Amino acid sequence: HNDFFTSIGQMTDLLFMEKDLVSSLKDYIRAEEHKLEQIKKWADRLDVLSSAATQDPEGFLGHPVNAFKLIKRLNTEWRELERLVLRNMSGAFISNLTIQRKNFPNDDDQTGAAKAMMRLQDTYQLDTNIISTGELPGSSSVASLTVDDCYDLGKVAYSEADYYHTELWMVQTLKQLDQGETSNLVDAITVLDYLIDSAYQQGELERELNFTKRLLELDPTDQQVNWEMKDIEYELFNQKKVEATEEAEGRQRRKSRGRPDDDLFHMRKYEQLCRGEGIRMTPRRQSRLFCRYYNNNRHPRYVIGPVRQEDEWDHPRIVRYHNIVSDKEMEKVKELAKPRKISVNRGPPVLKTCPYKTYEDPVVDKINQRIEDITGLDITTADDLQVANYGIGGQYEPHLDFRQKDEPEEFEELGSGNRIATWLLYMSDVPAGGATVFTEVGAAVQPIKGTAVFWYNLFPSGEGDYRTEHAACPVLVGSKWVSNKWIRERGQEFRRHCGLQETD
Ligand SMILES: O=C(O)CCC(=O)C(=O)O
Ligand SMILES: [Fe+2]
Repeated sequence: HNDFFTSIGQMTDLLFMEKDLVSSLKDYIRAEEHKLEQIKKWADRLDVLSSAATQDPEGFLGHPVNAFKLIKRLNTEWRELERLVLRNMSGAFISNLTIQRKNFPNDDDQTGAAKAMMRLQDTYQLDTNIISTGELPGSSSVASLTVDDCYDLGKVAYSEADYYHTELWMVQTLKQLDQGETSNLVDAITVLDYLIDSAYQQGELERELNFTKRLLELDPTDQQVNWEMKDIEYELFNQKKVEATEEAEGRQRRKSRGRPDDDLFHMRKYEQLCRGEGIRMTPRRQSRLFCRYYNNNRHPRYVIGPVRQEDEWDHPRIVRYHNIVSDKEMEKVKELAKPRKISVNRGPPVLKTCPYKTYEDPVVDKINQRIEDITGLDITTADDLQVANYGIGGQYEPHLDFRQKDEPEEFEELGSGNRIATWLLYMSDVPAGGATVFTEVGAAVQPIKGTAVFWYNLFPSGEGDYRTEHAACPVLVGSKWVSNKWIRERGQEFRRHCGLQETD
């Protein structure tokens, strides 16, 4: 099973499958309606007949035709009717459903999708209400969550022992219930039970007390809740006493609030960058970044039509090339990649296609040639072109593209040398989220369709450059397509100096 939620390509298939199922369902409805129509006609006919007949039964049956018809009706016609009533019209629809069910997302997928939403909520610091009303930045369409949807999200968080998000989503559920939304799944009492427990689990006595008070308002006669409230009040009283003593003694109390793992400084920095709160370059440094026309030292293919090369960052040097690949070529690459999608271990879910070697498509050769012409590097030793499609919440956590010396096994396996450089082509625009961020230096590169970024992962000495640590931010709105080329050391012995120079 794949991770549906993080690949829009795969989700598109689901959408079309659902459309087919709806049309099959409508066929079934039509068949049932037709059947009922026939049954109704039969009943109406008999209704008229028998009400006339029972007014004067003897007179009616005195007519031999009537007598014959009654016998015939009872002996054969009712049997036919029985057959009609018993006829099952659902066969075609049910068998379609059974076939398609194999492609349906399962509980794990649903949990994964819920978790992806909560990850987005954290990374982009989105209010539950904003998510629920669906007014996301960068999105032109609005899709809202019902009270039941919010409750589902809360329950997923609860089952993951994530009480922080349980509380957020149960509060949202309660809010929508208070606003008069109806639910046939959940009531305020159940939601408050969840809230009380998640506050308790987080050690938030005051909030636990407030939720308990609300529960008591709903049913003031509930003795159990009454007792619990007294308990919490007592605990809270004790806690305050302890705090007061500690304060008097000048001790610092470490209050742990907020979601777990929040203290991971590294992840915080990554998420900040994703939100566009990156460390800004000084204007002086910024002014040294340029955009120029580039022909790779008068490379014959680029003298006539030089490409626009833009500096994205100085140290390490990251450049972006504009209009590298045409829309038509990119569509072709996506098409090639689509049926071969496999899940790879990129940390949190992201789909990556099989390497290209097997495809042998002229468009791939052309792209490879272009990478070679522009970078001046030998790409025959490079890894195959790889394609990834990140859907909602899809991300690639901070990593280095080169292999480190302290990973001896992987380091030994480097047949064509280490990954000297990375070429990353953006094959879609992303309305919100999805930036490539360089976590060590604070650079954030926005995906722009048809542009490619390039950087060296290794110093000319062959040493790894740790400033190149980077990540792909979770996609908030849209579908992000990229293809990358990891270029190897082998073959570059006499080339690097003609290509892009890492000057520092
Ligand atoms: O998708 C991105 O923005 C980053 C991809 C990446 O890090 C890679 O392919 O090495
Ligand atoms: Fe990478």
